[in-house]
Amino acid sequence: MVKYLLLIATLTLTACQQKPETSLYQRLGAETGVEKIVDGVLHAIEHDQSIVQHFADTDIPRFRRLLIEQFCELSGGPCTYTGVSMQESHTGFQITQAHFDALVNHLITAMQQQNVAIEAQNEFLALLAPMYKDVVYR
Ligand code: HEM
Repeated sequence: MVKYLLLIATLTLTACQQKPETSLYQRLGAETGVEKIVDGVLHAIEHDQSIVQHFADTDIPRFRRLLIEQFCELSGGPCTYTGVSMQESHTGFQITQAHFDALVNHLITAMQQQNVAIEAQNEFLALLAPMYKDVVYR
């Protein structure tokens, strides 16, 4: 009986090891990974003449902190987003689909630079996609 129980315990443990439940946050690289992804996006925005003008009056350290909070919370990390809604923060900026695509492309590049797996990249992009309607043509 003891042998039987030990066998079940071993099989269960082996099964757990084979299929780890890793959160999207972990797969983005957790705290350091999310920070590096956001820094990659900010760096790219700074060098992108098609969108940089939108951020002329933005408090960049605050924007960075809020993006980190938002990406962390969205991906299941231990953070709480403390910024305003996407609709409120983007209204009046005349953001077009081309601007949105540019920012998303910077995000993809930043995730690739951090060696985020393609499945995790797609999962994260799918979480951001519904924000399109709150950001563009507002
Ligand atoms: C899915 C795409 C996007 C996400 C997740 C996102 C996220 C955010 C967040 C979290 C904030 C801070 C909100 C706050 O101030 O409380 C913000 C602000 C801002 N976003 Fe976005 N954003 C997106 C797309 C864009 C695009 C495409 C542009 C323009 C090219 C843009 C321009 C801005 C600007 C200018 C601000 C700062 C507004 C201010 O200075 O008060 N965003 N965004």
